[in-house]
Amino acid sequence: MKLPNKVSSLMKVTAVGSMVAASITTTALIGKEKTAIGSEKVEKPIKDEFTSPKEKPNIVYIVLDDAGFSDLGSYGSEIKTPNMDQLASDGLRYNNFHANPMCSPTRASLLTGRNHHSVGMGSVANFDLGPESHTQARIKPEAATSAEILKENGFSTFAVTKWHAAPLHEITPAGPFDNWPLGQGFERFYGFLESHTDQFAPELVYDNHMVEPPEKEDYHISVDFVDHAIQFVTDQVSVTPDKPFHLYLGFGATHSPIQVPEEYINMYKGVYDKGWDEIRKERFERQKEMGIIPQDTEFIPRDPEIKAWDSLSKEEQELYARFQEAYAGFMTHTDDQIGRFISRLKEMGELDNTMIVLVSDNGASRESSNGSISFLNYINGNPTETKDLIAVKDKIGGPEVRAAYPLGWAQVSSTPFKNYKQSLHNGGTRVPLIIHWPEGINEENRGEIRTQYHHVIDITPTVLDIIDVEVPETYQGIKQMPMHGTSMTYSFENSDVPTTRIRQYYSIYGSRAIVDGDWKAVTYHKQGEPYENDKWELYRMNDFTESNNLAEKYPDKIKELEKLWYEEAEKYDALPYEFETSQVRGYINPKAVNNRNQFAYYQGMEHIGTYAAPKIQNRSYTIMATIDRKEKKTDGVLVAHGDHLSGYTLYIKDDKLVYEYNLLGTVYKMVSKEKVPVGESTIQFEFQKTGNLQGKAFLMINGKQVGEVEMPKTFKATLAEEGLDIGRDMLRPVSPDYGKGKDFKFSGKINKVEYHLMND
Ligand SMILES: O=[N+]([O-])c1ccc(OS(=O)(=O)O)cc1
Repeated sequence: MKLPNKVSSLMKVTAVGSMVAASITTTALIGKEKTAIGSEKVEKPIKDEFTSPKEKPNIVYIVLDDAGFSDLGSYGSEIKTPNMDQLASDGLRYNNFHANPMCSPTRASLLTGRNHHSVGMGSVANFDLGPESHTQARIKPEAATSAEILKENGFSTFAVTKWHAAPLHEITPAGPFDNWPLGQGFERFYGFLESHTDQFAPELVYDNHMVEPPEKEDYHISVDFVDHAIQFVTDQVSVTPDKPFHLYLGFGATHSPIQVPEEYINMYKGVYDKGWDEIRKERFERQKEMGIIPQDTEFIPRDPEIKAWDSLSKEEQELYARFQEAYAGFMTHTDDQIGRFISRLKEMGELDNTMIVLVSDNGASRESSNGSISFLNYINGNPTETKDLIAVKDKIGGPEVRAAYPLGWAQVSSTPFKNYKQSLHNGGTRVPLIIHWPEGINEENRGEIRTQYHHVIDITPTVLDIIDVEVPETYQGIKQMPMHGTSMTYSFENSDVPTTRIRQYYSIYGSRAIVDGDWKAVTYHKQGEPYENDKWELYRMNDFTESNNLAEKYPDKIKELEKLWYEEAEKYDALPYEFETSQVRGYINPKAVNNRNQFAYYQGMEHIGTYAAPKIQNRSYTIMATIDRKEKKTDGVLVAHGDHLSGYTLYIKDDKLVYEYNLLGTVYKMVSKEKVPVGESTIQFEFQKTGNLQGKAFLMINGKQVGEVEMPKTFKATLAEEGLDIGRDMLRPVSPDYGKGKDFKFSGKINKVEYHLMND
């Protein structure tokens, strides 16, 4: 690639292994040192350690989660994001950049430069449909990641991020670890592995082991992430200053749970009282003024699923305004953290020589429809009623609930586009992209907007182009698939050069789309509906808001594009395209650690992710613990899965055995009629299924029944966000009644906790 300034002259290094030679030729020789190797003296050049520049720029990916196109100030928002806006004004902003419509597929494409089905990430990492499927919840070894390729080329590699690119049933303290960040080319990792986590009490992983969040009154994961990113970069720059680094910094923000320190929510008090209709119009006008959308863009009507703001009661308006105050505060808080990271790079003199790619992983989320206080409402198809939301209004944004904003605000985030995450209209895929690289982007181009159509598979090929590295033909002995993306570097200098990306297929949850030159065909598949009902729409690429459906006018074009979609889908392993989440949600890969009916866990085992725990849903089962209570005051948790919003726990308190099952607020509880004896005993919880998702539960001590409870409704899908603990209940307690001590750790001996699951 042709670069505007001094960096280009330093970047003539190609392919693995040539770094050493390159560093000798480009390094000032200020002296010679005699080094003894065996009996011979060898001359070794000495670098000027303070002045020799790196041969290659640092590469930083900053990924926002579920942020819509209009959510940053530099894309038209009223939300304050001064640090990201500064990156935009000192760099480039793209207005026709597309992600995949969901998280894991975007992350897989970002890291590999390949299409997501090809690398095995057909859907989110929640779904592992086995090695024959395009939906394996992992990145295949035939697609080395940017971290793997850059590491081979002399970069240090770190990830401080949400990962969501390993099967969730692999989130256990015993791995398997191949699909965790350290198995995918990152030398250091700090983050979480699922789709989201509590921002105040996250399930954290450091390298390859679970860790507990630091005990700090004002702990927040985004702050912790940037503290670690700063730590990793500081260590690297201090110790190996001539080595470039590749950092993947991906926030949990602004995915739900929307949780942020109160002062950030307060910053937006009153700002959203005017409602989603007005705010969407304001963002649209601002976008036109700043030129991020064309002057002739059509303003699309309100989504018919969303109520007019003026038709809402005062109480509803106050409720929904609070959601957006919290969302905006969450974004500003994230921006502050990004600012801290940028300042640190600047202080260390690393900012100019760092290429920062800032992107959102998909469009705005519609997953909570009416607003919710737990993602499990969505997963279990159980929307939260407005009255229940109003009851907790002042807690929205705080630690006690796990808020997700309602559709009205998602449409604001999507401004000016139609639809949301999981859809293939622009609202699902067209996301902010900022590229900041002072040494690589000419001063006269800075702050400009780029309109060329590009896709997330193009980022890693752009990086390889910049550092002049070829895609390896084999990686660790495995033949590599070619990159599917193409370099975007040509667009750095030119706003009016036509795009080099002509074609791109999309496919998620049965929805399909294809871009081909000037055309886009798209069909939205509503989950559960027959596929014959899916209607293809046809748009010109310059129809910014996809307002003018030309399907009827050009029936042949639609047929041609549908055929092309099949060809591309075949080429990139995206067939079959049919995908019903309700059918695959219960599937467990036969190789998964929890694809068993018998489990025996021992005291001291670390925390297990919720998707790797025994699947007790809709079946009979027993949990049996053999324990030893030394004395009457021996108490604590025997087993707990979940948190304060949902899950179950079995514990001993005040000499009694207690069981609680919390179904998103509906609690079934048993306290044993008899005391648990001092000394050894066998504790048993038994659930007898009596019908679909219902049953009767019993408590037993040494074979004697000591409690029973009817459980007329139980979880269908995921039963808890937080995972499973033996002998304690870490992070958020399932029961508010433990009453004492961190984790309510069992003070006696647990020989083992066994699960026996039935196939009824
Ligand atoms: O349906 N799911 O299981 C699901 C949906 C969305 C989702 O969100 S994402 O941001 O991680 O894509 C995670 C899981």
